[in-house]
Amino acid sequence: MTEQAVTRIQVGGTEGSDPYEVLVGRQLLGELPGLIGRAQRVAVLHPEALAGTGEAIREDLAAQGYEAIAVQLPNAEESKTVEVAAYCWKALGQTGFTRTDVIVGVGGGATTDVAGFVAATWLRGVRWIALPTTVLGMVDAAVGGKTGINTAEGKNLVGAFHPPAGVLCDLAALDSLPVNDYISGLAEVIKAGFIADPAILDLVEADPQGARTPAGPHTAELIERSIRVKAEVVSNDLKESGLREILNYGHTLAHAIEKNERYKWRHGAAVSVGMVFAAELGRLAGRLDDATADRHSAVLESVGLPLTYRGDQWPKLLQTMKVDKKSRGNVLRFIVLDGLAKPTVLEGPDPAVLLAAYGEVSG
Ligand SMILES: NC(=O)c1ccc[n+]([C@@H]2O[C@H](COP(=O)([O-])OP(=O)(O)OC[C@H]3O[C@@H](n4cnc5c(N)ncnc54)[C@H](O)[C@@H]3O)[C@@H](O)[C@H]2O)c1
Ligand SMILES: O=C(O)C(=O)C[C@@H](O)[C@H](O)[C@H](O)COP(=O)(O)O
Ligand SMILES: [Zn+2]
Repeated sequence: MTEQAVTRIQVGGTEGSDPYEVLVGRQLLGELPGLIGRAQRVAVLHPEALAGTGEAIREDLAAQGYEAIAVQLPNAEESKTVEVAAYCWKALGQTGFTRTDVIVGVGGGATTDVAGFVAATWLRGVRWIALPTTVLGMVDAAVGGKTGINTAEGKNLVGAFHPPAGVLCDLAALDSLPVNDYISGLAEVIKAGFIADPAILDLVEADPQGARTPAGPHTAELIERSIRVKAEVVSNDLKESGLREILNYGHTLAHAIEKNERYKWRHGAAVSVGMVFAAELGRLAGRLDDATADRHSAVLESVGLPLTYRGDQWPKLLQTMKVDKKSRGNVLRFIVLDGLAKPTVLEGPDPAVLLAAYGEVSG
């Protein structure tokens, strides 16, 4: 029997944080005890959709002598609330969770964002491990230590930088992912292509149908390349004092759309529209060439991601964008491209230019 290949990508070790590894492969659960280490108690946080997986992991850990509990969260964005975080804190308190105990977040980006946030806040910080089960979780959310929840005012407005102790990306998990959720994750893959690694765009453009399925010929390469982009950035700027902002490409408008849709749109779908907007903004600001700007719509559409949003919503979206985390006082700031893989910041664009860029999105 041939041994399955496992790719190991190093992250961090800067700004006082411990370095950790992102593993990509199959059948990675055997790595979990090594990451859990000397903890006595383990809480496995999982979404409703992965109740069976969460319970199986709990049973496995219990059989190895850990006091393991499974904590079920709502699916998707409904889990990113202070009420759900409080429910988790209660479960930890009732289990007698101490500073040497460990949280395992198994699920998509929403689940790992909450699991990381609960880990960051419980006893002012306990260790946690991410087991991402979506494309988006593997290539983006589980890596880099941004954890958080939403508030009524907007997306991810409360959170902490709290890197995981390790990330296990088991590609087999993607087989059960609904196709819309799979495609949503491709938005962050394509984002990594535009901001840093154009080979990603070449791979998607060469076979858009293959990119839409876990059985595609380049699935592992697309995921690994995207993780390397994220790992490189967060290893150099964990707390977003500068460089890390490039990972927010397309997100200023995306987060406003998500709030406007009461979080019923998937994050990746909103990021897709947000990147079309950011590309047009870059073009109108005289930074980005036409060919690269047009490439955005073409590649995003080729995998089935949306390009447009409702024209009449602009005033509300603009209002929401003012509390984007990249804003400074009254100055709105956007990530745009100076060219392919040349991300930069555009500060305080003229409101007329913003509206004109939104014209590309609203048709
Ligand atoms: N922290 C970060 O750096 C970061 C980066 C990017 C995105 N995010 C966040 O990630 C979230 C989006 O994550 P997502 O796209 O993974 O969506 P998600 O976590 O909402 O998951 C989508 C749906 O798929 C289900 N699911 C997850 N894995 C499954 C599987 N293997 N099989 C079947 N169903 C499965 C979930 O229960 C949910 O219903 C957003 O909240 C976004 O803000 C965070
Ligand atoms: O890791 C980052 O930094 C990112 O910006 C990655 C984004 O894809 C992600 O959606 C992140 O959660 C957005 O962060 P926020 O600070 O704008 O809430
Ligand atoms: Zn994102």
